[in-house]
Amino acid sequence: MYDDEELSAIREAKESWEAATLDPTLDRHGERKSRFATVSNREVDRLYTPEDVADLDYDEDLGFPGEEPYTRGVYPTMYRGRTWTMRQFAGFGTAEETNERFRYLIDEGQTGLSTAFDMPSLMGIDSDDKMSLGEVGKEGVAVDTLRDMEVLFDGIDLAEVSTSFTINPSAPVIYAMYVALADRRGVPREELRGTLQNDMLKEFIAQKEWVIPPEPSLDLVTDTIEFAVAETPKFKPISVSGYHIREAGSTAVQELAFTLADGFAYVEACLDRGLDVDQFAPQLSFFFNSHNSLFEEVAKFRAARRIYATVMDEWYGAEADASKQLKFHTQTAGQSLTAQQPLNNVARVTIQALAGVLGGTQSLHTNSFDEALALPSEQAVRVALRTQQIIAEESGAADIVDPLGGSFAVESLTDETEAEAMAYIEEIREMGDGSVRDGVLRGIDQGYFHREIQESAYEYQERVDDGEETVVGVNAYEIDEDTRPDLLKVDETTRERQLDRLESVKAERDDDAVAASLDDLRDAVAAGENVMPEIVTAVKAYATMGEIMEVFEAEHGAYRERIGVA
Ligand SMILES: C[C@H](C(=O)O)C(=O)SCCNC(=O)CCNC(=O)[C@H](O)C(C)(C)COP(=O)(O)OP(=O)(O)OC[C@H]1O[C@@H](n2cnc3c(N)ncnc32)[C@H](O)[C@@H]1OP(=O)(O)O
Repeated sequence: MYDDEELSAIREAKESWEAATLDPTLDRHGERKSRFATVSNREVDRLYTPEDVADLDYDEDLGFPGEEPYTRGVYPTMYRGRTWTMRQFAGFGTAEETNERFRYLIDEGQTGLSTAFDMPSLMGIDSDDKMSLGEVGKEGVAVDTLRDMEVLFDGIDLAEVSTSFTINPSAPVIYAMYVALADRRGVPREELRGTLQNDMLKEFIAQKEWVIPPEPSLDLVTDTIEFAVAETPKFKPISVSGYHIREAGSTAVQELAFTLADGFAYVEACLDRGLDVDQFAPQLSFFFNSHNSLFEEVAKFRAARRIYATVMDEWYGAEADASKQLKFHTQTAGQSLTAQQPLNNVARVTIQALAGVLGGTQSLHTNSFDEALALPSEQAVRVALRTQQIIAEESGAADIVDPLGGSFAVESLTDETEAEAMAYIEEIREMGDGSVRDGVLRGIDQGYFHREIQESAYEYQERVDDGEETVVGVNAYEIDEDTRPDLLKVDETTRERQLDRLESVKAERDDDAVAASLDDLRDAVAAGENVMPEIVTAVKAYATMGEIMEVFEAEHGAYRERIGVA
């Protein structure tokens, strides 16, 4: 953006500034540390100047919001047109309690819903399974059958509100239940809006919740995408997630690179299926973490959009604008919250949420300050939501599109992040047969991702232990405290109430219809057909989550990870 003459003038001026102004100050006072780095241990410079962005081409690298390469945002007006979706992740107990929390959040001004499921539902087992003991309704809502979904969305208009479902191995079943619920209520499938997390690759990489092995899992994800394209065009069948990769201890660059690699693996799986890129790509969505280093995070989000637009165009031949726009949800970093002095978390969350907004997120969850201690209390959830409302309506951050665009520091960090993430993606591609899909699957099999993340997590902890990384209230500014906030307690009768409902559903349903639907599903699985229509039929007959997931496990076997801990 500067010509050679201007750049050399700036270089000379900087040299004189260093000699005349900076050096005497350094001699007198020095600096607080010999090295300044982000939470990902990326060293940052004292000062950035046009020299650091000398290679930046405004048209090619930045452009305008709503235009390629979307570095400055996917919409031309961004939050001046509509603020991001405020989408607090919620769920606990039975469907009744979660329905009540959903309505509370809507009343408080939340603009989208986001469902947290309990561990049995996440793992595709029923509440009456002995493996579910102690877990029913604990970390999220318990869903065994369509009946639970009917209660969960009681009084909520499916055509009005967009709902996210954080669920992975058993995602096709929850998706089928949502479609079945819409059918029952007479809501056209085309009207359904929402997002299924359904990102199995990151499960094998980081979160480690799976049922069947990676390849058939990827096939199942592809089934849901194919079904969504045909049946629910406004619904996002996948939220390719870096959040859990980061929470497992990766750096910002690893989070970005592994997430995009997973995204490209799904693109390739859909292309292999014979789908047209411009048909399915607009329905893909992403999900990132937002951590403490404000500028690093903003750079990550901006680099994500630029890489995605370029790769979708150049590698996969995408033509439609919507196929090249990376749209993402952001959640503030749970891992950064401290149990010590929990109110300090409000400040952390504010900075992280601001990074998401300055980075152009489409949807945001702000963590509650008590989340290092328990599921969020109502008061803590309200403060978290109010934090978003304050950023949206008081801070002015929503009034200027890409306000950090053009900052020498942020542009330079964006470039660095992009280059390093692309190098990772190329490395992953080379690990396989030349496709990202194969590289990711081999990387999982060989423990590559696990090792990379583990190393970063270890290094971070070392820095905290050495005091190089300050964690306020933990390794600095500690206090003696014996007060604890009021924590949410999950009602101990949850399991009993859930088992009663499951038992009554089983007593009332037509067992022959259930058996027939499960047989049809088994046949579809064995024939390698898209299984979504059969799952929809099975959930309508009130087949349970566990009964349906067993069909897949019987066919493909349960996955066991081969890697160990170094
Ligand atoms: C950690 C935890 C765990 O594991 O336990 C988790 O994972 S929790 C994970 C929780 N995950 C989530 O909550 C995922 C949430 N994801 C999403 O909501 C989606 O996938 C998303 C990222 C694409 C965001 O979708 P969204 O509907 O909220 O937002 P959009 O940006 O699509 O906006 C909604 C509508 O408004 C329009 N719109 C928005 N802004 C503008 C603007 N400035 N000008 C014109 N139109 C605009 C859009 O085009 C769209 O319309 P139209 O619809 O007509 O196009």
